[in-house]
Amino acid sequence: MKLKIQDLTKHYGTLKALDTMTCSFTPGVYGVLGPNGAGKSTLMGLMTDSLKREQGSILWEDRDILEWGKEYRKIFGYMPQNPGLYEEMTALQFLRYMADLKEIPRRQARVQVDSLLDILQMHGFARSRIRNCSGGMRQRVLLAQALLGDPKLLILDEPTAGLDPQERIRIRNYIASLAEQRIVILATHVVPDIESIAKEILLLDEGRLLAAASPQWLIAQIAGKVGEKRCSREEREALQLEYGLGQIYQRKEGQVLRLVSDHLPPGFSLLKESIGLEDVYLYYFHRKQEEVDPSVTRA
Ligand SMILES: Nc1ncnc2c1ncn2[C@@H]1O[C@H](COP(=O)(O)OP(=O)(O)OP(=O)(O)O)[C@@H](O)[C@H]1O
Repeated sequence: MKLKIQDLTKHYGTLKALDTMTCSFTPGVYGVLGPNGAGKSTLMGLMTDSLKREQGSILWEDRDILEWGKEYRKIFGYMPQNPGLYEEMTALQFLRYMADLKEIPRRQARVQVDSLLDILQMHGFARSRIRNCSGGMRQRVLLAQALLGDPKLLILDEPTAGLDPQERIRIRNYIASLAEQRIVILATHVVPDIESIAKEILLLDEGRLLAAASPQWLIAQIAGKVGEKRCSREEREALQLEYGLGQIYQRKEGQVLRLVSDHLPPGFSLLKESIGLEDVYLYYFHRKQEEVDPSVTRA
């Protein structure tokens, strides 16, 4: 099972939303991480052929998805961000309708829908009209429709948006379990959604792929760049202005400021343990430095 993207580029007018992106995927969870406007949804739109491609190729099992044509639609499941849902349908009607569109035989569809209602705990609202469903319920309906047909490739755009913490953890664990035999590509700007489940993280900013590597590798590259210091509010604010967004933590000794930088200011003690993907995110997306150190961009 292999998906390969080569030199993928997309413009909206003069804006380059995706810039010669090249990467490949095998079974497992891939987290596409980047701030708002990074190009995550554009990438997903191109991978699902719901956006028109202008340059580059997307190969499923070494054959372009455009050549796979209709057959490709049976290979992937797509959970888009903010799609138009059929508001007057019930969740159950919607799933049956989507199963029909995917040409899943009726009996098989009934079994699959029942099982998804169980797994995603949707029985309580399956017969409610979608317009009356909460944000979290809608997300589950969307995830369920993406899973219909047991696709080998799952493309999920912000799957946990609008979910409460408990639902978020449950869905995250479920997604991790799905990835044993599938390629799951999950776009988010919520780091904890992917930190523990992704085998690889793709860091995307302004349409450019800054890095593609395992969370462990990315974390190892910023060792020596993360430090903490107890400081007054004034000092903290001045440092944040100078060094970009820093996080505040409550420690035994009081509030500390944590910074991620190639050149930490004096008085900061370097952290060796407890560095995480959130620090990686800050390093790439919230520093004041001009460029990311080139040695940390590729595994
Ligand atoms: N239909 C469109 N027309 C014009 N510009 C667009 C269109 N869709 C996206 N863009 C622009 O392309 C860039 C990438 O957008 P995209 O939605 O792919 O980013 P994203 O990483 O998914 O952002 P978010 O996290 O906010 O969903 C942004 O600058 C966005 O404003």
